[in-house]
This record gives sequence, structure tokens and C-alpha cells, in this order.
Amino acid sequence: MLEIQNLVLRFGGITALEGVSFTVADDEICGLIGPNGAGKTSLFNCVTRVYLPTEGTITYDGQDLLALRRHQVVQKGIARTFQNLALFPSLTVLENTMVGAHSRSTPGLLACALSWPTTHRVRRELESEAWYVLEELGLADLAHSPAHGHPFGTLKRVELARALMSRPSLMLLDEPAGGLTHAEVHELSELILRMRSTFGFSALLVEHHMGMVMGTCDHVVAMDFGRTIADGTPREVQQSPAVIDAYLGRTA
Ligand SMILES: Nc1ncnc2c1ncn2[C@@H]1O[C@H](COP(=O)(O)OP(=O)(O)OP(=O)(O)O)[C@@H](O)[C@H]1O
Repeated sequence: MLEIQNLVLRFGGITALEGVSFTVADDEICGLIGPNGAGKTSLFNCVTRVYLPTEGTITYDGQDLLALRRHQVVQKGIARTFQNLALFPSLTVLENTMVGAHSRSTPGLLACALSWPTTHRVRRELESEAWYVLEELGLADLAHSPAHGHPFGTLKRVELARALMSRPSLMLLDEPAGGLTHAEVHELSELILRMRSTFGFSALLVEHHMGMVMGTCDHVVAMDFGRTIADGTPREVQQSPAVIDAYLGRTA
């Protein structure tokens, strides 16, 4: 479904990605791991079109993603969450969730300005869909409270709710376990797996937390110095000598 081939990304003299290739199949959760500076975020930013790679191709569902503009990526069913959260603190949890649907059903400016009946209907439909998503994520009780002030773990779930509102077929999850307690990481892993069976999506999960990777991913790609060093099941990648070497440091 997502196919990355020979991706190269250079920033002046720095090569962030050096011929990376792998695929993420339908319905699969693929983990992307590697030490700091390995190139994980750079790859994520190529898929979301923040960066344009120097060489290589990215196709999604047969479509050349590099031919799209950044805002068109989400319209193709790709949603993302952010490492440090990107919510609107003063909006309510419900409103933040509804923002996620903007890519598919924002009424036109004129319709909003004239307050056409369709605008109200669209809003009502989005609101009821957002309630459904919040209930599925156990957030309905918080729907009318502002996002600010909630614990970090709760806000991570609100981000997930917002991403689900775009009805993604591919989720890009950027270090979802970062800043969470051990118990919260376990809960989040289970939630992601439950959401996949409820809503149906594949995911690319950048993560340092090996417990989360092992417990959530069907397939793992490991990177180091901008290259793919292992690609297989979580257990195969965890036992790969190249991965152990990359994490523990090279012997002289
Ligand atoms: N905008 C940029 N300009 C110059 N160099 C960059 C830029 N973004 C990333 N790099 C470099 O590219 C390499 C890969 O960085 P990247 O952030 O993709 O790694 P990472 O695996 O996500 O690391 P981390 O786990 O620490 O987030 C690093 O050497 C980094 O310094």
C-alpha cells in the first residue's frame, strides 16, 4: 500500500536518507526504529511532503505521493499525530476532534458566511461522528472541556481522535509513547490495536519505546545513518546483529 523506494534526502553536505526502501502493507502496523539521527523523522517528513526527497519514489495506493502538495496528502487518506502534540489548547476536546475532518468536509467560505442550512447540517453530522470517535476512545466525558489542563496521556488520545476524524487509511504515528508512563504506553498500544480493528487502517509508527514496538507492530524496519539495516518481524529485527550493534555501539 505504501511503497518507499530508494529514498535519498540531502541537506547540503548532510545525507539524512541514503537509499531507503520498504513497504507497509494494507492493515499492517509497521514500526520504524533506529538510534537518534538515524533518519526516521526525515522519512516521515518525506511521506507527509514536508520535505521533497532528492531521489527516490513514494507511492501510496498506486498514487505518486511526491506529485502531491502537502495539503493533498491528507485528502488521500494519510493522517498523522505529532510527537509534541499539535492541539488547540483553548478549543474543547470535541472541537479539536472535529478539526480532523476539515480535509474532507469543510463547507465553503461563502456557505459559512451566509450560514446556509447545509453548513449547519454538515456541522451536525461532523459533531455526531466526533462523539462516536470520542466514545470509542473513552473521551466522551471530557468532550466539552478545553484541551489545556488535561494530562499528556489524555491529550495523546485526543490527537488520535482528531487523526481518526479524517477517516485515514494510513496513520503516521510520531513517537506516540514519548512522555508516557509505562502503564499509559501499554494502554496506548492496546488502544491503537483496538482502533485498527474498529476503523481499519494501516500505520507507520516511529518509536523508541521497544515495548510498544514489540507489542503493537506486525512488521519493523530499523534504520541507522540514513539506511535500512533490518526489515522483518519484530522478533527478527530485535535479534538482528546490525540492530544490536546500532543500539549498543560498535566495538573497536
Ligand atoms: N532540516 C535539516 N537540516 C539539516 N540536517 C537535518 C535536518 N533534518 C535532519 N537533519 C539531519 O539528518 C539526519 C537524520 O535526522 P532525523 O531527525 O531524521 O533522525 P531521527 O532518526 O528522527 O532522530 P531522532 O530519533 O533523534 O528524532 C541527522 O544527521 C540530522 O542532523
